Amino acid sequence: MSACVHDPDLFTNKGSILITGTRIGDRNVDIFIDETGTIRDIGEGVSKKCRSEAEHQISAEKTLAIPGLVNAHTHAAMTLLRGYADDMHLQQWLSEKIWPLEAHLTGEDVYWGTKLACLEMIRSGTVAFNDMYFFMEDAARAVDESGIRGVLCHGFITFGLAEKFESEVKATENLVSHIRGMNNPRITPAVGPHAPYTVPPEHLEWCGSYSKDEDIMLHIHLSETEQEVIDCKKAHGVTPAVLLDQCGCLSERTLAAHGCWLEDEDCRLLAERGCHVAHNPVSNMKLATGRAMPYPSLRSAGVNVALATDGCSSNNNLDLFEEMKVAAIGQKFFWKQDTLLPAEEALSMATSCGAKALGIPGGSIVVGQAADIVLVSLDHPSMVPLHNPVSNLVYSASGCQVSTVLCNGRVLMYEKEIPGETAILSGAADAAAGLLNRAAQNT
Ligand SMILES: C[C@H]1O[C@@H](n2cnc3c(N)ncnc32)[C@H](O)[C@@H]1O
Ligand SMILES: [Zn+2]
Repeated sequence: MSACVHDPDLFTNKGSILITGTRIGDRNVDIFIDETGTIRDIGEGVSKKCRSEAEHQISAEKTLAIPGLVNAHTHAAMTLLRGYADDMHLQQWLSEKIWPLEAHLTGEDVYWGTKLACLEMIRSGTVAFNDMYFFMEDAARAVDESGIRGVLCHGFITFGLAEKFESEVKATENLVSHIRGMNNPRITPAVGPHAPYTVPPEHLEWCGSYSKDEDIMLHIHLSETEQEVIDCKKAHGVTPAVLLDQCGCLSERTLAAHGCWLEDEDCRLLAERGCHVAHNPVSNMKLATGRAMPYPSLRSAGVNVALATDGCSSNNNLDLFEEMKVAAIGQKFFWKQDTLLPAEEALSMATSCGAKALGIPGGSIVVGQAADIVLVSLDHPSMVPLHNPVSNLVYSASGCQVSTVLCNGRVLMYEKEIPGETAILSGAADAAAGLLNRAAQNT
């Protein structure tokens, strides 16, 4: 039995793990995880049998155990663009700064950017994410190495061009077969039409039927800005949500990001189709979308709403603790309802609702569930006193209080140590510098 930072077995951990002395809510508990990464026992001083059986022990006094957080919409490798273009109008930001720079991206850039994103997510307690970007085989390699879960799609953008459609279909099909070939249960493929304003109806139709035929998620940006809705109504006579429905893109496999300008009818439609929505309050505020996602309407319609950061170029970090707080206070502020989105709901959005949306295990700490567990240090001013643990987590803590992270029963961070961190930081910084260099020389 070992629990030392210098014990390399703790990070590779083949074998069972006993976490002792942590707490879940108001209960002091030990948690026993078997060698398959499944939670086998939770209780006050778990049985003697677990104690003798456990191959590793993690003493977790003065920590709170919470389910690993789930980031339901991001562009992970955009960590490389952190701080590159801020304080701009959304369409101008995309078309004048982001897309021109992204044209110079390489697979190696995406690999390093995604490595950096996974590192940042692990540090702040996130164990799963839903990603849309480019060179996704390279992103998959980074996720595989990181130990967290990823649902990955190629950002499918055609602007109505036939030759672009052909290459985007090929990129999507290649990614799906590549990920299936990896045979890593932590990584699943999806189809990712970028938005109704970059993918026309006939190409959306292909995405909708591909998602159905392959039984994979469909990940899309939806009703992010008022202009998008105005333009869609002008061009097609319906809202973007109704357009997606007409194209066969709304189902229980669909995750729509943003939804700031969804109308009440749209919310009911999304509920009827069983769709999931990812709320990105920090990105929405920074890009001044002008309206908060209509959480009251989505909630009363019964839509599953998860939480997300969006990419690091519009956030500019991947800290879901920060996102929980902004979601909880932002909704109250915008809709002038002081009881809206209480702390408990914000935590569920970032855990169980995210796991449900992505169709992955996790989202709760219960026997029989995969061990996606985050230990948050209570030995910090922001966690004292502990009148209400969930209140402290949502309104007071930040990702910096996360000390230990497990995904699928594997230890990814132990008392703030993550193996290989230095190499990732320098690899990503070099990739970002190289990208800007190539863009400056236009190569
Ligand atoms: C997958 C594609 O989505 C772009 N992207 C990043 N953030 C947003 C946003 N808030 N809205 C629309 N597109 C976005 C990426 O820059 C990439 O081009
Ligand atoms: Zn996005």
